[in-house]
Amino acid sequence: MTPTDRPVPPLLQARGLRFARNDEPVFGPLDFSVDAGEALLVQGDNGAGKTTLLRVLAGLLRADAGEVDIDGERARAARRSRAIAYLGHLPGLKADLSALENLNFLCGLQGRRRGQLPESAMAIVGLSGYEDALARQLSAGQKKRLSLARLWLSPAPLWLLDEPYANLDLAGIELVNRMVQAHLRGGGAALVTTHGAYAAPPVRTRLLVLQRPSLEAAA
Ligand SMILES: Nc1ncnc2c1ncn2[C@@H]1O[C@H](COP(=O)(O)OP(=O)(O)OP(=O)(O)O)[C@@H](O)[C@H]1O
Repeated sequence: MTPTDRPVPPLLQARGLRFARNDEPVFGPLDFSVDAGEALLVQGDNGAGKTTLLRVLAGLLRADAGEVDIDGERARAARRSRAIAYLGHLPGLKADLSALENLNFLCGLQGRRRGQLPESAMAIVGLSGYEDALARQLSAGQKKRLSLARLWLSPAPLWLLDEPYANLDLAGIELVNRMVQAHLRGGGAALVTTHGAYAAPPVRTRLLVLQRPSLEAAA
C-alpha cells in the first residue's frame, strides 16, 4: 500500500462519547463521524443535549467518557482551536466595537480564510453599509449575520453550528445554506443543530438524533 492508498480519516470522529451532569446522563455514549464535504444534522427535542454535544466537541465542556479525533488524531486543545469554528447561541461579539472592528479583531485572534477580507464577508452576509455600526446597535438578526461573517472568515475546516437559523429571515436561512454548501464544496464539514428541516440539498447530509436518556428510561 502506498501512502496515497491510505484511507483518509474522517474530519471528526467520536467514539463512546458521553456527558453527564451530577450523575444524570445528558447524552451518549455516541459514536459518529463526519467526513470532509459532509454535513451532520443534530436533531432532538428541547433539552436532548444538542448544545451540550457541540460544546463538548468544541472543548468548552469535558466529556465524561469517550474520545474525539480530528483528522485521525486525538483532539487536544491546540488541534481543536485550529480545526473548529463554533457558532453558539450567543453572538460572541464585542458590544462596543464596530461591526468591522469585531471582524478585524477576530481575524487577528483566529486567522483568516485565504482570499477573504472582512469587508467582503460583510457584503456576503448582507451587512454592507453597517461597517461602522457598533455591535450593540445591531438587531438580533444583524448580529447573527455578523457572526456568520466571522464564521466565513475563519480558516477552520470544521464548523459547529448551534441553531444557525435562529433570528434569521428567509433570506438569512438561504444564506446559511449557501455558506454551508460552499464550505463543504471547499473540503470543510459542518455539524448543525436544528429543529427545522432547513438544510438544503445538495449538501451531503447525515442525521444524528439525540434522545433524552431519562425519557427513554421512562418509556
Ligand atoms: N449550564 C447548565 N447547567 C445545568 N444543566 C444544564 C445547563 N445547560 C443545559 N443543561 C441541561 O442539560 C440538558 C441538555 O441541554 P442542551 O442545552 O444541551 O439541550 P438542547 O438539545 O440544545 O435543547 P434546546 O433544543 O432546547 O436548545 C437539559 O436538560 C438542560 O436542562
